[in-house]
Amino acid sequence: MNIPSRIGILGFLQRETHALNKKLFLLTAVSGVANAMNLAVINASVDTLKTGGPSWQHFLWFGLSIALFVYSLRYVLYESSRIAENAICSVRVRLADKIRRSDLLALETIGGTDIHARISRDTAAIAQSARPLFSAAQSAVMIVFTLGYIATVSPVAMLLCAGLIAGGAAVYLKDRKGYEEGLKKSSEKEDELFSSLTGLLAGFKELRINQAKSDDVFGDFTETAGQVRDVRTRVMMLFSNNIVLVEMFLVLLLGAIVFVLPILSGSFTGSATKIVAAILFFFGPLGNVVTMIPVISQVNVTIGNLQRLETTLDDTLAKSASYEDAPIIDMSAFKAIRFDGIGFTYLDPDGNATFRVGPIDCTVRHGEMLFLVGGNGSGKTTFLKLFTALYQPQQGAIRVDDEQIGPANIQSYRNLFSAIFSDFHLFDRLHGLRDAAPERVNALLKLMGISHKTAFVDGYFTNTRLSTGQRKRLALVVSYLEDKAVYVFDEVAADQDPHFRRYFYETMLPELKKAGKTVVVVTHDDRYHHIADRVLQMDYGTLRDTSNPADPNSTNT
Ligand SMILES: Nc1ncnc2c1ncn2[C@@H]1O[C@H](COP(=O)(O)OP(=O)(O)OP(=O)(O)O)[C@@H](O)[C@H]1O
Repeated sequence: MNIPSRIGILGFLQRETHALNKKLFLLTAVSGVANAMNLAVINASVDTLKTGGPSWQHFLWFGLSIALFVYSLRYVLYESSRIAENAICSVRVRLADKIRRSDLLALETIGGTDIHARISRDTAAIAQSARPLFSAAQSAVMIVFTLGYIATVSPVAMLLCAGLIAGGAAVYLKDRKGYEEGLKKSSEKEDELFSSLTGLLAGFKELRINQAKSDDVFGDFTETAGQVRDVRTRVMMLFSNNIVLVEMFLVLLLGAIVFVLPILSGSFTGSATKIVAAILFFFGPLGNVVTMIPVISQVNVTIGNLQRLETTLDDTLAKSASYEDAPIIDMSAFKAIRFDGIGFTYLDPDGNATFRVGPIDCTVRHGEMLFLVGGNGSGKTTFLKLFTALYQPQQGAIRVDDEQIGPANIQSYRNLFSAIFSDFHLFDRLHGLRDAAPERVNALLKLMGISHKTAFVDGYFTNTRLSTGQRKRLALVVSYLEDKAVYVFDEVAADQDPHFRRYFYETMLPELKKAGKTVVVVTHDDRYHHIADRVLQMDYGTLRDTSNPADPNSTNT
């Protein structure tokens, strides 16, 4: 696996948008300088109060520095927000694209929680930090120039200020590793919390009717929430200590200016007010810089998380990357799909085998209707995922006629199928079927007996809040409309009433066969086995053809 190189927020924004330009950095500096100028002009004007008050030049400089400050700060804040929003839009779209092109097994391994957390929570955190980051950069410039101004009044005072600020920075840098480790841990714990919340919502029904279960799950949630609180509190206490230190430095600084400098520098006394005003003036901006420090640390962790997810996706895409633009070939006129010694093993996170399918040798001929039977957990769905090339076999080969399926033609192969898996998702639109005639869709809804529950209007199904059986019927409508060469149904009839079940087996499936479609159906309905051309049995990952009495134990079907 490639190890992602570490980049900070500026590197991230530049990589995603290529929009960090000289003007942005220049105006960040200008707004800092203009703010410092405001102070210098005000102090100079105060100086004139003893001798008749400020001149029109003072007023002109004051107007100029304010105008510069407003223009540059507005530009910097607008532009940094725009760049950050572009950056997260770009990263979200790119990740979603990589996810849709990724391997099913890789996605199952990463897990939905991780993906959701990265694409929603982490990207939002990056976007929120960009504007304050530039604001803090502007404040930093302002502090530097204010120090410059102090130097013109009293070099000794400037050295004192710079020394104390450098001391504050050193305290932060010393603890930086600790912050980032703490924030990384907190991010991991937040992922656990997110996952726990997902369980709470997904398992709501089970929890609502079982108090003990509900208390247990809630107990876990509370414990994880407490762990997040503890980890974050520890890190934030470190930050708070540093903020207190910096604030204390500033007060010490003011004390030093008033009590110590008059002793060190005899000519200083008259300038005390100016220096004290300058220090008070950068109290706020210094606060900006200090509070930005934890945000930067947090964003570094977040960017690291995003990079890790992207690297994992890139690793799974690397094998097929060079075939991305391979043309889609129409394979629908195939004669047979052959499994030659296909083997696939699920591994646990430590790399130990947990379940093995195969080796499987079998042939599915064009226009055949196959039923796939077997006990729970025997490997039927895994077989279908291999058959539809959602999983890539670790051994053996799939052949369409004589052509072996590999990265160059796998998408063409997948295009052969319309599949309804038991955990199918219903979209409320007919994606990929924009030209479907509404009359045909509505006629199919009627045929499936769900036209009283939903209709197809303006490209949308008016209602997808249906019963489990009705949802499957709607999935069948969509599948029909896809008009593919091979249909794969994983226990579609399981939740249907006897009437529809009979219709499914005795009318729909034979009609599909008559239309020249190849159909593979996972079923537990023994009484309809006669509909199938062949019945394949899955047993602990091995496949045999029960319609072949001559060789009942053969895996060669
Ligand atoms: N994503 C996965 N990661 C690891 N193991 C898995 C995964 N999916 C399934 N398994 C395991 O593979 C085995 C076969 O599962 P599969 O879903 O293929 O069985 P099935 O015959 O379809 O079962 P059922 O009739 O209950 O739907 C099971 O032991 C299951 O635990």
